[in-house]
Amino acid sequence: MDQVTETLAPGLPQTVEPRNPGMDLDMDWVRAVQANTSAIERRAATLPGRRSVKKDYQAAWLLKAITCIDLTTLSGDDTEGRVRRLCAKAKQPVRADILEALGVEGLTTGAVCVYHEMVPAAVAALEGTNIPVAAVSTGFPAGLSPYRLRVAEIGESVAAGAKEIDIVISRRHVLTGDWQALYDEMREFRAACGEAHVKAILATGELGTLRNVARASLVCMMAGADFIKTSTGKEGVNATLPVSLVMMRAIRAYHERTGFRVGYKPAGGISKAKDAVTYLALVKDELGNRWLQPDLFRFGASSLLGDIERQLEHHVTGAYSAAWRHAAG
Ligand SMILES: O=C[C@H](O)COP(=O)(O)O
Repeated sequence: MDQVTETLAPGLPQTVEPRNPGMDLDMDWVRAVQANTSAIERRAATLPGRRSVKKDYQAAWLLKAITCIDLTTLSGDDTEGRVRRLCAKAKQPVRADILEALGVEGLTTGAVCVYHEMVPAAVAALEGTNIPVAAVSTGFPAGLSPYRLRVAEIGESVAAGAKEIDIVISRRHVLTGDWQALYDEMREFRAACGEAHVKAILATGELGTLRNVARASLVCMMAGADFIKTSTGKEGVNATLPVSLVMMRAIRAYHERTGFRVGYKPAGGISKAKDAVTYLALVKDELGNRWLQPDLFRFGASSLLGDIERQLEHHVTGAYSAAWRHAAG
């Protein structure tokens, strides 16, 4: 197996990261955080067209992307039937003939992500697989329901079988600079998760500045977040490349300081295969190959899988469009 194929090989890593224990809130570190907005935006602007992916490796990147998808449905009209269909897709994300042509077996998405009420249906549909159920929680998406109910909601979803909990932070703590309140909230949310992994949704589109994004990222990691996630998918602006650069660099700084690897989850509006490849390439550049595994990287996405499946079909039939060749560099 050559290095690229090995890096991109689908499947779970041999070792799964231990949970992030967090650390005491270091206010000096939080206050010192900088984010040079124009430099970050300049760098982000170069990313989509810059990465050249050899044709032979395109399918490997796309298969890797699938293993990192939190396949999501978060709609008011969700039903158990829709969730069962979603879980069937998570178990077999790509048509059997395409997988056979690629010589791939056992491919699944990273997780299925649903509202609390849909957790039992998802757990039942995924029984016997290694695909975890993630539940959005704490009054998702705004996070403005009574505090004790937000904490209780986490416990309910864990009891129903969710192995991952995507909490939403209180944006006002960031906007008012109340880092202690954000830390305490995140700490309590994490404790309520028990053994379940916790992803902190920052709702970056509502945090005002990239500096706030950097500071909120650090505070949530200090309080024990196992993942930091950009968005609920319901904000006006969801995952972006500048925000991703800032969050990945915060993850890198936290790792350098503590030795713990925190995962990254861009979410909201990521629906094109070429965008998925851009994000994966950015993770590789900023954090390294270890983060290209589903225990440290996820896409929160409801419609990305469909486009990836179409591109894989083109790959196996040799029907590359001029647009795809152009987009892939
Ligand atoms: O966390 C996941 C997002 O809500 C999904 O957003 P999307 O529907 O724009 O892919």
